[in-house]
Amino acid sequence: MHTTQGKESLYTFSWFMSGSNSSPHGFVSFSCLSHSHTRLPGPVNAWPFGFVWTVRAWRQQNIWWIKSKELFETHGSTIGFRVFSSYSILTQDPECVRAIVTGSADLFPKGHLYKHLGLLPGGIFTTNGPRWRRDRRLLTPHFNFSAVSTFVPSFNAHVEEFLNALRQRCLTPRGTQDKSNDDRFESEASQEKAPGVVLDMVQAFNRLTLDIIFDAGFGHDLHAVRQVPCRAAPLSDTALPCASAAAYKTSLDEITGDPSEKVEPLLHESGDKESDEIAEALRIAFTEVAQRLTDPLPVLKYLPRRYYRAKKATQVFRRVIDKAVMERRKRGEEQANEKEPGVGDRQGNLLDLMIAVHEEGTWCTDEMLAQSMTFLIAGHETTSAMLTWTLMELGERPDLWLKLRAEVDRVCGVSAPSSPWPSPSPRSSSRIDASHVDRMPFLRCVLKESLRMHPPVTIISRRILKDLEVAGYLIPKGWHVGVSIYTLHRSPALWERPDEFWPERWEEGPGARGKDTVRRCSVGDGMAHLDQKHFDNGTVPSLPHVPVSGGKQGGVTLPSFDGNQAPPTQDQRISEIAEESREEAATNPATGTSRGPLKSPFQYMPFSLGPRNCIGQRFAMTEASIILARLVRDWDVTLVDRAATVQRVELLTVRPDRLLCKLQPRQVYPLSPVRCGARESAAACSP
Ligand code: HEM
Repeated sequence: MHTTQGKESLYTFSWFMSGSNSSPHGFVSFSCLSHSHTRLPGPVNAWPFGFVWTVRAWRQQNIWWIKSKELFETHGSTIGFRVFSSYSILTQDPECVRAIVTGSADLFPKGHLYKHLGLLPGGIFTTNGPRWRRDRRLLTPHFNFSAVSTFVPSFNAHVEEFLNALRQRCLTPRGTQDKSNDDRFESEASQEKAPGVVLDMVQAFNRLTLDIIFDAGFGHDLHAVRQVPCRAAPLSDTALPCASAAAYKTSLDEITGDPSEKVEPLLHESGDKESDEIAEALRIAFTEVAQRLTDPLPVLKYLPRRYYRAKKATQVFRRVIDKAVMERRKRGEEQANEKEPGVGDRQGNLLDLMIAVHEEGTWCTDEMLAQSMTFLIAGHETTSAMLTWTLMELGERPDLWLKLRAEVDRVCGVSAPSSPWPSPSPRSSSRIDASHVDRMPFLRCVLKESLRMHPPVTIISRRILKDLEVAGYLIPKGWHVGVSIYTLHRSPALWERPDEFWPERWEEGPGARGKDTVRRCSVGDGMAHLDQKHFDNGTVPSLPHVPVSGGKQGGVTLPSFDGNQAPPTQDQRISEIAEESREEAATNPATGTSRGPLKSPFQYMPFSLGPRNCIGQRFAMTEASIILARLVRDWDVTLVDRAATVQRVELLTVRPDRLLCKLQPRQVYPLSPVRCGARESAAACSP
């Protein structure tokens, strides 16, 4: 075995992979490079900054994703590098991933940089140790199956609002948006119908998911989708039933370049006045946090311009959350005699929990604020990025779009409206509920494949607190280990046709479907099951010093803990993930092999794996499934931007810079009026 043992350096370098060995004084030490890491292959580390300077440049040029692939091709699946005077490794080796994610969260905590990343300290994303375990236990029940299914009506309501606003734009001749809705639809027959609208789906999904997370978190409707900028599509181009490379005949300039076509909001009725302000504050927060990822020195965040912008954004969050808390308390008083909300109750949203925990004295006001900001930031841009990437891929593949539509029609039912223009009023049949989602395996495959090709979170990092043997090297404790999710998901050694969008790779054998589809809907959550199961049935290890007690508090049931339960062992964790992966690896009809797409349970981790995996993955998958299914069922979508021209934006998440699409109410319905079966629908739904 090679060794990389050495003296720990003194300085916390603030790049994502680093920041471990902070000196109490924060001095930069150039002196103590006694690590002999050179035996671990890796890039050249230019003095004094080391590799971070190169990474910074690559990120600025937006080529990090290409270069990171090259790095692994050149040096192997685990590379070592220096960042200032600290050492880190970056890996795409499933065995290394296994060692990290199956280890205890205490042995592989998040590094100091995570703290430095947060605009406010104390959120669950950044904390470690007992505090993180306490908060994870408190929050987990809000993201289990039953809790997430209580959000389904809200997902439907918000997507309905978005689609109705789209329909209104399609039915409204230009310049008549000030008419009341009723007038507009009464005189629908006499109006010139716009062929569709063109909008940037990055913005549309961003605002939609913001509305959803805000509602889920605070029970407050921002109506941010109403403000999505869009413009009517040119009349000359009405006959594009679905996105297709062949049908693509409208150039970007034709649609976007007409100066007489004013960009307008989806609906003139404004949303909540705060929505724009919050969207802007979130944008600032994202940009600031992303900048901190590559700051050569942590103190740069105190540069006056940056500092005050970040402070202003934090103040917006603080004000909004304070207001939500006040409103909630007032509502609570008014409802004092009515049924009390509880966990799993739609009214028992995160805010209720936070207020309860705050009143109990466990979270101070700043902690409550930090948790809220964490959910706002972690909970909408990620899902929005997933949806945008998915639409981009489907837009390039009409065959997949139709296959998916056929599945949605079959499972959710579709009745062709008497006119090609669906009624603007919500149809009760239009709702898609959790049981529909469970019965749409191809939809799940599409989302999983999208998360494989375009994981919104591309790297995670852990500090190692015990020596770790990786790929024949001994990595000393104190180093940082980064997992490159993006390259792991694209590794030719692990995936067949890694750069191809191929949802069928996830299809299961005929016997594999059934009641476990609900569970399998949670993508990549091998370890999550273990932890979630333990949380759900109360067998998670407890912390003696957790002050939170079980029972009702402020209308919310706080989880109670049994301090005698043993934590899951590493073997248990491994076998859980392996079991999950075995299920995934059931006979794969697409490949004809019995191996399925996964060679290792640790090669697919869009939501990370292990105890610190994404707490919101069920929420995100259910939300995305409903949004996508409704869009596919009721709308024809044509890409205006082509996938090849879309630029990646690497901030905290990775998303397309923009995705202009043309949306039209669906034109072609299945021949069978109510339901169309899986096979016939593919043909019947074809244009
Ligand atoms: C497609 C959507 C999403 C993706 C790809 C995603 C991905 C991830 C990943 C990779 C992590 C681990 C980060 C790390 O270890 O550095 C994470 C953690 C986390 N995510 Fe998500 N996420 C998504 C949606 C959500 C949603 C909707 C929420 C909340 C409603 C959420 C809340 C969180 C939180 C609180 C953590 C920290 C958990 C902990 O440390 O215990 N995420 N997510």
